[in-house]
This record gives sequence, structure tokens and C-alpha cells, in this order.
Amino acid sequence: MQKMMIHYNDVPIYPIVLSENFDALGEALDDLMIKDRKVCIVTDSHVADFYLEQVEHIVKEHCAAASHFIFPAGEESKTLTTVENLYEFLIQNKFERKDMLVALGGGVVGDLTGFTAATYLRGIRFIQIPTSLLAQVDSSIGGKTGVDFRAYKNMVGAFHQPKLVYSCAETLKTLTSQQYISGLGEIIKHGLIKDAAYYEWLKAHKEAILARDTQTVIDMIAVSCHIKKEVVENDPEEAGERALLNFGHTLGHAVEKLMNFTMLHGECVAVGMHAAAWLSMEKGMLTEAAYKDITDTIVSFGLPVSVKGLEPEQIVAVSKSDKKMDKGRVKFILLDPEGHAVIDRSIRDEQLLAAASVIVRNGEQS
Ligand SMILES: NC(=O)c1ccc[n+]([C@@H]2O[C@H](COP(=O)([O-])OP(=O)(O)OC[C@H]3O[C@@H](n4cnc5c(N)ncnc54)[C@H](O)[C@@H]3O)[C@@H](O)[C@H]2O)c1
Ligand SMILES: O=C(O)C(=O)C[C@@H](O)[C@H](O)[C@H](O)COP(=O)(O)O
Ligand SMILES: [Zn+2]
Repeated sequence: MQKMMIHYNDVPIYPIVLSENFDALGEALDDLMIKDRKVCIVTDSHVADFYLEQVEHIVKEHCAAASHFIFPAGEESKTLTTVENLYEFLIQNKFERKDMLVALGGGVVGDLTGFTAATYLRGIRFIQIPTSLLAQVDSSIGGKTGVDFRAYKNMVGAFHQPKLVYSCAETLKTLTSQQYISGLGEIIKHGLIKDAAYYEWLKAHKEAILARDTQTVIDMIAVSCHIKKEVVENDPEEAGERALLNFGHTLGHAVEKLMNFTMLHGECVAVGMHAAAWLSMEKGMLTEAAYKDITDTIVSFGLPVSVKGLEPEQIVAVSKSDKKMDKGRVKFILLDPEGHAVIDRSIRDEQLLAAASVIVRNGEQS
């Protein structure tokens, strides 16, 4: 078991526990003093089948009463409607301000549960038990919570920090290959934005990573959590540096929305990272060899670098309706060079369109 602590202004805020199983969950719950409190486990229809019984059994032994709320799996559920249904459940079951929510699942469960916790009764406690690779290395850490609103990704949300992040590596074994690989999109992002040596390590350990070798996966999760932890500690509410975690997301979020969530988040981030790497090369920050290495690496991990059936103009239009605009300009994250990301506010519309054109595939081209 490994444990790291998130600090804000040198004050310890919450632990991130990386464990192979759920054996230490009870002890971690005891630290939250919930013996006389109600807990609601929020999860989705897939994760419930695998882990709800086991987790609810543990939670029940460490609080006054445990209940659960299950919603249909998938990004389509990350809406205010699901949040309203959860509010209703909490009201019907008389949840009070000192009671607690548990987000058991992937990034969708974590974002939605965190947002409900941030707003129900003006804010109650919640913890994250991330079960997807993406959630264990990225979404469970840092307190970004929210839902999609109409045509806009993550448009409604709040910063609300969990009281605990408890990752159980064993849960990754039941992830589909596509979901596991989607998580690798954010992991490659971590290397590219902050740590060139980690990026090289990922390439060198590709076979073991894809085979989900337990120790390799645990080591990888620990490094990625560490990178995310450092960024969010320095800039909890994205006043500056935290925007670097948005590498690949400016166009990636637009693709995700335009593809109606038929592509996974990490896949769209991979496509967006391709566009951003190309733009970095165009701006002279990345060599052509480095750009090619990045696209080859993304592909070698089984992730896409392009999409079919979209027009570059659509991608640009949707990315400009994202919340990351700053005085009418897109806040774009570039590599200067690989392993070091920068924020660029000078990208012109024609450059954005050229970058979007690079990721649009026509005919048989891959
Ligand atoms: N808040 C943040 O900082 C942050 C960071 C990155 C991504 N996100 C958000 O996270 C979401 C993507 O997260 P995700 O990829 O985890 O998606 P997800 O929550 O939809 O989970 C992916 C799928 O895997 C299933 N699943 C999860 N754990 C499983 C397990 N152990 N075994 C079997 N099936 C399992 C889920 O039921 C779902 O069908 C997006 O909405 C994205 O915007 C948020
Ligand atoms: O934690 C962050 O900050 C991130 O940007 C992590 C991203 O991987 C994540 O997808 C996040 O939800 C995107 O944030 P958004 O503010 O662009 O919606
Ligand atoms: Zn992301």
C-alpha cells in the first residue's frame, strides 16, 4: 500500500491511498469519524455489479447506516437530471450536512457525485473510490466536479475536494480493454506535460502496461498521481498552471461532444494531444521527430490520433464554445518541448483550423 497526502498551503487536506485490494478501506473510513453518520454510495450500473456489495459491506461496518444510489453507466448520465434524482434520494432518506457520499466508479461517477456533494445542503463531504484507470490517475484527484450541460462538456460544476481517495488496483482487472486504454490517454498526457523521463518509461514498459502487469500498473499509477498531485497543490482552482492538465482537451472535448460520446474521454484526449503536438511543431517548439514519436506512441498504446466524419470547422466552432476561453481567445496548451507544457493565448483561428484539419480523417487514411 502507498499513501500520499494532498496539501493546500502546506495544510494536509486529504490522503490518496493506492492499494491492491479493499483491505485498508475500513481503517481509512475510521479516520473520517463517520461512526454515527449516514453514507450513500453512488455508483453506476456496471460498477455496481462488480463492487457494490463488497464496498457496501465494508462501509456498513464503519458508519451508522449505508445506502446506495445507482444510475445507468456512461457519459450520457453525467447530467443535471441524474443530479436531481440523487438530490431527491438524499432528501427522501433524510441525509444531513454531516453525512457523506461515496463515489464508487469511474470519472463520470466521481464528477457527478462530487458535484452533488458540493451543492446538496450547500456542501457535504464525499470520498472517491475510483475504479477505472482514468479515475485512479486523474479524475479522483484535485476536486474538479461537475456535469455536462446541453451541448457543453463539464459546463456546470464546482471545485469540491474529497476527504479521501482510495484506489484499489484489483478493480482494474474487470475493465474492458478499451476503457483501460482510454485511461492511458491521460497517463501519456502526464508524461508529455510534466515529465519527459516518465514519458520514456511509459514507452519502455509498453508491453507490461498493456498486459496490466500488477507491479508495473501500480508504479505507473503512483507516478501519474504524483504528477497530478503536484499540479493541483500548486494551483487548486486553475488560476494558472493547472490549465496544463488540459493538454489535448481543447479540441479533445469538442471531438468528444461532436461524436456524441461514442468515443471515450481518453481517446478524445489522445486525438486532441495529436493536434496540440502538431501545433507545437508548427510553432517551432517541437521537432518533427518528437512530433512523430508522440503520434507513434499514442497509436502504439492502441489510442486514436484522428477521427472520421467530422469537419474541422465544426471542431473549431465547438472548441470555441468551451469554458476555456480567455478574452475571446482559446487558451491552448502546447509542448515546449515534450515533457514541458506551456499555456499559449496567441493561437489564431486559422492555426486552430489547421490543427483541427490534422485530426480529421478522410477515406481510408489512418
Ligand atoms: N474531474 C477531473 O479532474 C476529470 C479528469 C479526467 C476525466 N474526467 C471525466 O471523467 C469521465 C471519464 O472517466 P472514465 O473513463 O472513468 O469514464 P466512466 O466513469 O464512464 O467509466 C468508464 C466505463 O467503465 C466502467 N467501469 C468503471 N470501473 C470499472 C471496473 N473496475 N470494472 C468494470 N467496468 C468499470 C463504467 O461503468 C463505465 O462504463 C469523463 O466524464 C471526463 O470528463 C474528469
Ligand atoms: O484536473 C484538471 O484540471 C484537468 O483538466 C484534468 C482533465 O483530465 C479533466 O478531463 C478535466 O475534467 C477537464 O477539465 P475542464 O475544466 O476542461 O472541464
Ligand atoms: Zn481529461
